[in-house]
Amino acid sequence: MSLKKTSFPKQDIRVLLLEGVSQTAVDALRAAGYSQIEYHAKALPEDELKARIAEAHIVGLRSRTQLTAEVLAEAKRLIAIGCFCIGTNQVDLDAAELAGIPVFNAPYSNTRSVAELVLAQTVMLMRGIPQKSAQCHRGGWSKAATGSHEVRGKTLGIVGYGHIGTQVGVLAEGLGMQVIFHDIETKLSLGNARAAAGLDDLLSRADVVTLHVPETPSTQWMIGAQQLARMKPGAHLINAARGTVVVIEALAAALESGHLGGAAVDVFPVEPKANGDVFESPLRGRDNVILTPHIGGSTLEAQDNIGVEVAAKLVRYSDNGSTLSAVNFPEVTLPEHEGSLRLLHIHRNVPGVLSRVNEIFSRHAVNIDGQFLRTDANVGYVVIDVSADEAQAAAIRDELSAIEGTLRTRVLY
Ligand SMILES: NC(=O)c1ccc[n+]([C@@H]2O[C@H](COP(=O)([O-])OP(=O)(O)OC[C@H]3O[C@@H](n4cnc5c(N)ncnc54)[C@H](O)[C@@H]3O)[C@@H](O)[C@H]2O)c1
Ligand SMILES: O=C(O)CC[C@@H](O)C(=O)O
Repeated sequence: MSLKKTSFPKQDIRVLLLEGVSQTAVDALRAAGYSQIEYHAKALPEDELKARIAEAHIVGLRSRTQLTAEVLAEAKRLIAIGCFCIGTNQVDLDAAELAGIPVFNAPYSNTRSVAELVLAQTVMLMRGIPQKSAQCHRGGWSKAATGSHEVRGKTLGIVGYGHIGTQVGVLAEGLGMQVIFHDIETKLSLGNARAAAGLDDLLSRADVVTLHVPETPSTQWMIGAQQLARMKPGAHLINAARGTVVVIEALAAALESGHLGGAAVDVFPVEPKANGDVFESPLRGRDNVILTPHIGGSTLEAQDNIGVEVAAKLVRYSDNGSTLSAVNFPEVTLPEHEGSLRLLHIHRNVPGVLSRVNEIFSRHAVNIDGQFLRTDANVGYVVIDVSADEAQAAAIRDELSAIEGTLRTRVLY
C-alpha cells in the first residue's frame, strides 16, 4: 500500500486503545495505515496509564479512563484523544486543549441504544416487574395487578432534552405517554412534548423521571433529597446519564421510605474499573431497583458505529489536520493538500502570534497556497499550505516552534 507521508511515517505513530473499544476502530486505523496499535481490553491503573500514554501519539478510551491534567502531563507525544463514547467528562478538556491536543467523541452513535433501554425500563418499572421477577427467582408467586400500570396516558419527565432525551420522548409518545421536559436551553418540542415550567414542576408532575444531562458543574448532584421529595409518591427515577447527577444515598433513602416506587440506575458515582471487580452501592439488594453496569450505550450496533466514527475523526486529524467536531478545540475543516506541504501551528491565543507566524513565512519567501485559522478563548490553530520542499518546511517548523506561546507544530507532507 502506498501511504501519504506525514511529518513522521504513519507506521511510527503509536495508537493506544483502552477499555476494549470495538474491533471496527482497530480495522479502520489499520486500513488507514496505522499499524502500531496497542490494544487493552480494560482501563489501566493510573501508574500504568501514565507509562503507556507517555509513549502514545493517539489514545482511545471509553468512560472509565480518567485523563486528568496530571496524567496528560506525562503525555508528551500525544497529538489526539478519541473518546469512543458520548461523554467526555473523563478527560480534562481544558488541560488537553492547553497541551494542544484535540479531543474527539461520537456524539450520536449510541443515542438510540440508550433510548431503547430507557423506554424498556419505563415499562418494567411501571409494571413492577423487577420486584415480581425477584420474587419468582426466590420461588415466590404473587399474581396480583396491585402496583402494576400501563404506561399509556402516564407522564414521562425528561431532564436534559438533547439527543437522547428527544429520542426517548419520541419513542415514549409512540406508547401513548405524555412527555414533558426540562432543559437549560430553549428546545424545539418534538411531537406533543411540552416544556415543563422548570425542574420542580417536572418532578411534581411526572410518573417516571428520566435523566439525560451531561456531567457538568450545573448537573452535579442536581437530584438530591429535596428534588426526590418533590417527586410524586410512587413515581420512578431512571438515571442513564452520569453517576454524579444523583445523590445516591438520597435515592436509597427515598426508596427505603417507600416515597419512590422504583428506580433504574445504569451509572454510579463510583464504578468498578474492570469487569469482575466488586460493585458496591447502597442500591444493591433492592427488588424495586434495576441495576445495570453502565451499559446504556453498549450494544454491538452502537459500539461498532462508534469505533468507525471516532477512528475516522482521529485519522482525519492525524492525516489532514482537520479538527471538525472536536469538543475542546477550534474547529477547522480542511481540504486535502495534494501538491502542498501543510504546517500546523497550535498556540496559546495571545496577541502577536499570528503576525510572527506570517513574518516567518514571508522571510522564507515560500508560496502560500492556503491559510486557515480558528481561535477560541484559550488556543489558536493555524494551518498553512505551502509550496516548499521538505528542508524548507523543516526549517520553517523549527522557527514556528520557537515562537513564544507555541503549543505544538507539525508538518504533513
Ligand atoms: N449510560 C450510558 O451508557 C450513556 C450513553 C450515552 C450517553 N450517556 C450520558 O448521557 C448524556 C446525555 O447525552 P446526549 O447525547 O443526550 O447529550 P446532549 O448534549 O445531546 O443533551 C444533553 C442536554 O442536557 C441539557 N442540559 C445541560 N445541563 C443541564 C441542566 N443543568 N439542566 C437541564 N438540562 C441540562 C443540554 O442543554 C442538552 O440539551 C451524556 O453526556 C452522557 O453523559 C450515557
Ligand atoms: O462506553 C462507555 O464506557 C460509556 C458510554 C456512555 O456513558 C457514553 O458516554 O457514551
